[in-house]
Amino acid sequence: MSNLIPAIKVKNISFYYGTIKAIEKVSIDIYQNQVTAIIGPSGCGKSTFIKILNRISELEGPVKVEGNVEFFGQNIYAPRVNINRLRRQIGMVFQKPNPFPISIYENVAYGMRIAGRYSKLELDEIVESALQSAALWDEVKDKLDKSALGLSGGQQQRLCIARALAVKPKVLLMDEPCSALDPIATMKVEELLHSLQSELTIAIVTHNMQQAARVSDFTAFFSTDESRIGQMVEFGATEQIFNNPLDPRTRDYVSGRFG
Ligand SMILES: Nc1ncnc2c1ncn2[C@@H]1O[C@H](COP(=O)(O)OP(=O)(O)OP(=O)(O)O)[C@@H](O)[C@H]1O
Repeated sequence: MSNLIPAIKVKNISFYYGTIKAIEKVSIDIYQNQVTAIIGPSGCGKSTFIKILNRISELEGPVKVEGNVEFFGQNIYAPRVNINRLRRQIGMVFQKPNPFPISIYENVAYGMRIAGRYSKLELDEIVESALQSAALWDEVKDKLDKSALGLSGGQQQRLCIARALAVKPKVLLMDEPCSALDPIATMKVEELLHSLQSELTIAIVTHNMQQAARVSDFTAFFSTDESRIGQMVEFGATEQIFNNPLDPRTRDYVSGRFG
């Protein structure tokens, strides 16, 4: 792992919803240009964990974070961090496709319109490039002015990926991005992850262990302790986590023996 560069370094992170601790002392490096899967049983804090990485978790209400998250060496929880800029650099795609009720074009252009002044020509280029990267261009190029809500679920999810890509993030966080999709749409998103890897760092939460094994280079297995607090049990190369896990809890989970 020596030539891998951490895009995000998570150091001893604990997280509380109000006074209730959801995650305890998680440390992990998310390597640049790699896909990292976060797996584990329901309620172990997977979604909470990735939302901590771009501070979206703060939208959940009164929360508390202990520890430190560095994004290319910068503490994202330091005072005076520009959160909007951070969330452009570390984008997110959610479980349920959530396109805005506006045109396909405007969905993708949305973040750039907010970020600055761009000419029509520049926006056209950005929109096309993001839709190409999200493997959606050919399906929508003749109806860019139509409502995004008219697309299928799988197309909507790729549109949300295009929207996230349009602002040129360095990291893309994906929270069960295929759980609302059929197998063919899922396959398209999985293929997309491979093609995006050269330009991006990806962290993906998934319940689907075959998917984690297929798409990721590294896997983090989370579980809960006896007080139901999420913790990271094991992190390693995906091949090792699935074929030669070191912790018996990981072994039970990846072999399907977990209750
Ligand atoms: N907004 C919230 N307010 C209070 N508690 C929350 C909130 N979101 C999550 N939790 C709690 O934090 C813990 C971790 O939840 P989280 O959704 O991160 O787990 P998960 O592993 O992603 O679960 P799943 O696989 O079911 O999506 C759970 O006990 C959950 O009830």
